Amino acid sequence: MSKMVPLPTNSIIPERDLDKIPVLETRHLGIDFGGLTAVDEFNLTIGRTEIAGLIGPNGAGKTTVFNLLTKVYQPTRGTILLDGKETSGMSTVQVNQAGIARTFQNIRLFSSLTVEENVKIGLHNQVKYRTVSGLLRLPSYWNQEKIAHERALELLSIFNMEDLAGHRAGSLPYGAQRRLEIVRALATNPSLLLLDEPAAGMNPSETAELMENITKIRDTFQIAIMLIEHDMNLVMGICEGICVLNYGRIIAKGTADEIKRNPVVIEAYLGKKKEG
Ligand SMILES: Nc1ncnc2c1ncn2[C@@H]1O[C@H](COP(=O)(O)OP(=O)(O)OP(=O)(O)O)[C@@H](O)[C@H]1O
Repeated sequence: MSKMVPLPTNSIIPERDLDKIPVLETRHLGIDFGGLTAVDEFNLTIGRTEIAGLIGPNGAGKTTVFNLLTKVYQPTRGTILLDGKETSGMSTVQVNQAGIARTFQNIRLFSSLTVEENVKIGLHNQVKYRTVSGLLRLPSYWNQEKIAHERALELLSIFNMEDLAGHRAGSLPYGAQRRLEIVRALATNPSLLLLDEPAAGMNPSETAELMENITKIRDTFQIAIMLIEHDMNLVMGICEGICVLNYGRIIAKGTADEIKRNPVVIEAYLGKKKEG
């Protein structure tokens, strides 16, 4: 067993967010699968415009945390507060409407639909068609449709993808599909965007561009972003607060500099040094 370094009690929320209600707060969050405790005592606070990182070795419980936050899994214990309000009892759809959007480790697009249609699926919880006006194709329907079209193009322009609006999503190169997933998640107008390994499969120049774009998204939309990522250059380069999980428990929280120097983190990643 390694010697535990006491967790810092100070907050890692950026100073500019300290006077606002945190976008997310989890208290004693945990989940068991049968006899396996996948996540335990997960306590984390994320500021309204923070870019936060969740890192840890394979199987540490990172995706399970995202599944808990988005209600794919119901927690065994603990609470989740979104904008100061508990999300217990909410479904995945309700939690999305309340402000949490996510992307997945494996791309989940509607590959036979166009790029624009994929974004419009995200917009659907924003632009509400009345069933009757939609069925009868009344003027109000076309008005909503025009708004959705313009908004979809505006969102695609974040990644300079407007020209691809009519292309089939499945025909896009891999990196573009990952970007489209982010756009679709953004279309649901989240206050917290969860990105599960956004740089997976990207080449170094795509990753560098992604880093710029994640920061741009935060600046433009003034939202919080939490990302799971194995690419340490990306994590250390753009995350303000970093939380490290190991065997389902937080072993460290801090800034990039603090995390890089933390012996417990180094050991979790690099393995225990030989005694003597
Ligand atoms: N639905 C489930 N049923 C049983 N066990 C599960 C379930 N979901 C996750 N687990 C277990 O919980 C643990 C954490 O898995 P998780 O996928 O969250 O890890 P991770 O940190 O995201 O890993 P990676 O970096 O490899 O994606 C693993 O032991 C996994 O097998």
